[in-house]
Amino acid sequence: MIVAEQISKHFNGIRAVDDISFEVKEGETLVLLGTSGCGKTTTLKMVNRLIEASAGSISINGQNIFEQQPEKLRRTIGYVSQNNGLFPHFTVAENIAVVPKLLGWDKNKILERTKVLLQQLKLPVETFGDKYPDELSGGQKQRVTVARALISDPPVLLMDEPFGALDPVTRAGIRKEFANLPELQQKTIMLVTHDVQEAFEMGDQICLMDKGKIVQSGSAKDLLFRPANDFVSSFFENQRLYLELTALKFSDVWQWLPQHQEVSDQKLDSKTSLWEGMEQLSGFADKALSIIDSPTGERRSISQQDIQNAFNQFKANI
Ligand SMILES: Nc1ncnc2c1ncn2[C@@H]1O[C@H](COP(=O)(O)OP(=O)(O)OP(=O)(O)O)[C@@H](O)[C@H]1O
Repeated sequence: MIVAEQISKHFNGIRAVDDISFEVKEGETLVLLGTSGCGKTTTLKMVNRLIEASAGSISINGQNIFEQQPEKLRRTIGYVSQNNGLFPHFTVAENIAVVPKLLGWDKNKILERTKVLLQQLKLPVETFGDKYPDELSGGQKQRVTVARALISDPPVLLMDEPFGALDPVTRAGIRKEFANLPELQQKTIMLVTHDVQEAFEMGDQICLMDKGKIVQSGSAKDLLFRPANDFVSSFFENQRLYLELTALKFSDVWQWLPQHQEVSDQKLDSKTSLWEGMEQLSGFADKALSIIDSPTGERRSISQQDIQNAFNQFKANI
């Protein structure tokens, strides 16, 4: 668990980060979201002390980070930087082995762990282990950077625009893979992005920042449906409908789904987003979809029109 209380960073009188507080629970992902220059990277780098805070306190799992040696602290925190930071003259395997070597692991242990991680990241060590960063695509380089950050199994992972350099299609694909990566499931993660979709897909908690402050912190649904002020609502205006339909699950609108019980061939869990339901039904005005509520086993059979009606009812009842 990461707890930051009233942290600030001033650069020559400029308040890059201005008295912010946040908490990331164990196993959760907190996303710092906001436009360029609002203080996201500075905030992230204060957590592993690549930047020293001007004021405030930060603890990780109850330990004050300012009482630890920065180098030692950083060995317990995985870090994926904006520009991958791979050593160009090291192979993939050598790049991944940097931290374990510092930690004094034996060769076999490093190799075994490298194999497991690269396999999970779809870069089999037999094919990719001896390649140099120059021989990899942008997406492959980012995967190696993630493998390097995860090799020593740190409880905390900091990621700064990890997919920033990739084209939108590769980016969306890699993001989905990462979200399902077994290695990431138990980690406490902080992720910086200016991409709203990315923030909503990956964040349990999203901190929307502006001019060094956190304007609002909460779930995607909180930010969309209970904005703290005009800045928050206007931030999402361009893609609002898409974001709302992806943020809302069938379980959120269950009470407004008609109680038809017919069984359709196509079944979805109630934790699926309305958007995915719409996609499955797109182009089939008469088709129905069965939605199953996993905790209760209840079932609803719905059409595209039913989804729209339930969405409108939800909005009318906020
Ligand atoms: N080393 C530094 N010296 C002086 N000013 C800095 C330094 N690092 C950052 N800043 C300033 O602090 C502010 C916040 O920068 P920061 O990099 O944290 O923003 P950001 O939200 O991560 O932006 P981006 O999305 O462009 O990376 C900016 O105004 C920036 O110019």
